[in-house]
Order: sequence, then C-alpha cells, then structure tokens
Amino acid sequence: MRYQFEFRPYRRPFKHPLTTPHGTWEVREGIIVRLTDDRGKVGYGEIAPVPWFGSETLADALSFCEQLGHEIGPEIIFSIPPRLTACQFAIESAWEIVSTQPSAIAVQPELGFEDVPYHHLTYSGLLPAGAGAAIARQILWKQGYRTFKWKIGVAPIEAELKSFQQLVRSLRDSFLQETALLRLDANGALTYDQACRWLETCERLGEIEHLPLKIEFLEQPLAVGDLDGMLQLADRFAIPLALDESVAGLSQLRQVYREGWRGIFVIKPCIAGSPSELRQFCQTQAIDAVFSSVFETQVGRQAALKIAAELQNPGDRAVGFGITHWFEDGEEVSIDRLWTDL
Ligand SMILES: O=C(O)CCC(=O)c1ccccc1C(=O)O
Ligand SMILES: [Mg+2]
Repeated sequence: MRYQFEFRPYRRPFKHPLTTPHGTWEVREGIIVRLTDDRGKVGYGEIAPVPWFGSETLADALSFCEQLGHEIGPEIIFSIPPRLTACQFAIESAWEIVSTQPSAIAVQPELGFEDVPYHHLTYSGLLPAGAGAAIARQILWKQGYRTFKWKIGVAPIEAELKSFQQLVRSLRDSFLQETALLRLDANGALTYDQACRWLETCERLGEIEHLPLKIEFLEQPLAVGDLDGMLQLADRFAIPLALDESVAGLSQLRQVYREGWRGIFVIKPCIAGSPSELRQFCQTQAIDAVFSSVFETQVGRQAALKIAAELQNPGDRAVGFGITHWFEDGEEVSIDRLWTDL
C-alpha cells in the first residue's frame, strides 16, 4: 500500500515559559504529519521533538520530512533512522490509524480538548517550580489530582530543601483528606551527594505522623550517563528512583534494562521511537513504567495515551499527562487550519 505523505510545522507558545536546568523553554514547536491512502482514508501523527532530552531537533525532523517525497509505503515507515525517534513515533502512529481505520471517513484528531476517556488511568499534575507554601496551596487547590510532580534542581539546594520543609509544614497543618503522592524531578541536575541529601530528607518524612504526603519517587537525580550512581542510590535508599532522560529513546531503555536497572522507567512515547517496538518491549519485560507527555498537541497526546492505556503496568502509576494550563486559552493547534491557512 502507498500513502500520500504531507507535513505541516506548528508553533505554540507556553503561557508560562518552563524553567529547566537546560534553560527556558518558551515555545512548543513540532510538525503534524498526514498519511492518506488511495481511498481517501487519513491518519495523523505528531513529531514533537525535545532535543535537550535526547531526541532529534526540529530542523533534523524538517529535513527528514522534506526529503521523504509525496508517496511512502511500509518500507520507508518502518526504516526511519533510529536517531529520529520523534519522526519514528509520528509516522508509524499515523500509519497505525490509516491502516486500521474501517471506513473512508477522515477522522479529525482534535475533537476539542477532551481526551478519549481511559477510565483506568489516573493523572499526575505538574506543579510550577517555586516556594513550598505556594506549592502546598496548589496541591490543596487541585484536589482532583492525588499525584503531583515538582521540579527540583533549579535553585541552590539549601533554598530548595527549605522550601520543601515549608511545603511539608503547610500540608501537615492542612485538612487534606487523602494522602497526596509527590514525584520530585531533578532533570539530572544533582550531584551524588545532593541526591543523598534529598533522599535522606524524603525518608525522614515517613517519621512524621499523619502527614498527608508520600514521596512516590525521585526522578532522574543524576546525569544521563550515570547509571552506576543510580544503582548505588537504589541500593542505599528505600525511596523509589526513576530514570527519565537516561531512557528517552528505546535503544537507551533496552540498554539500561540490560545493564540491570529495575527501578522505575519514565516513558515519553512521543520521543521514544517506534510505537510497535515500544509495545513489544514493555509487553515482554513487565517494567515498572510511568508514561508521560512532552507537551505535545492532541494528535501526539492521543497516540501516547493510547499506548499508556494499553501498557498499564503492575505499578499502576499515574500518567504524567495532567492538564496544566501550559498553553494560552484556545492555543490548541487546529489541524484544519494547519491544512488550509498555508
Ligand atoms: O512527566 C510529567 O508529569 C510531565 C512532563 C514533564 O515533566 C516533561 C515534559 C517535557 C519534557 C521533560 C519533562 C520531564 O519529565 O522532565
Ligand atoms: Mg523528568
């Protein structure tokens, strides 16, 4: 089967630029791809690169799309170079839709802002980086969520530990009815000793009576390549540890699994590579996985959530796809407009 291949770049500014240890991220840029078969059936996919995380750049993805030509088939779809993980995900996802769709209706992926409901999934909400009391208010405010993620490693450790204590104090004095789970994400910015200090602090929380807060895990405390450090931390502390940047692509995921990592794996499907290979890996290895977004549009989000829903694992962890008001109201990328305005 041959498919007509088309692609359209998009830009979507964040409402509040994101602070990461790699600098400020102000605009989400990506590419929507479309495959059409000879009967007019259509499938969309999204290339949502995060180069500071180990995927290809937008420029890499654009030049790949530009050289593809107007007609492609499975021989191309399933042999996209492995370094182009976001392209692999997008084009294979579009192919899955177009090749399994029963009739010739063009299914529009952006049917509003609602997700296809996967009732067994729970969501984690991403909290803005900042002071502890303010974060505690956010937790109380968004009580619909029970799981939250807080970025650390963006300010000096003394200041951050202080605001963490402040967060714990405000929650201890609150009337929170249920225990909130908190994920701490350092994006690889801690030294081994700093990671120890965070983990000791987290372990001591367990001694506070009636604290409505539990640390679910510490995510990527150490630099991408430091698996030895991670294995040592996992040996020394009872708080669970997750790898994120270190397992950004499927080849890294396979590698750290082979090298003995049995902690949590954060999987961002949109930049992991081939969705069929990802499914196969997760189905054979029964890993403790947390699926998470890369702030993609509804096109990538639906494809990624579908995988998360299919592959929910024994850990039964919340998915990192909370609606977090990262984008301006009405900033959803309209697929119709992408295809008609240009
Ligand atoms: O995982 C989540 O809960 C939200 C997504 C998230 O934090 C993220 C989104 C884009 C790029 C990197 C990251 C990250 O986990 O570091
Ligand atoms: Mg992370």
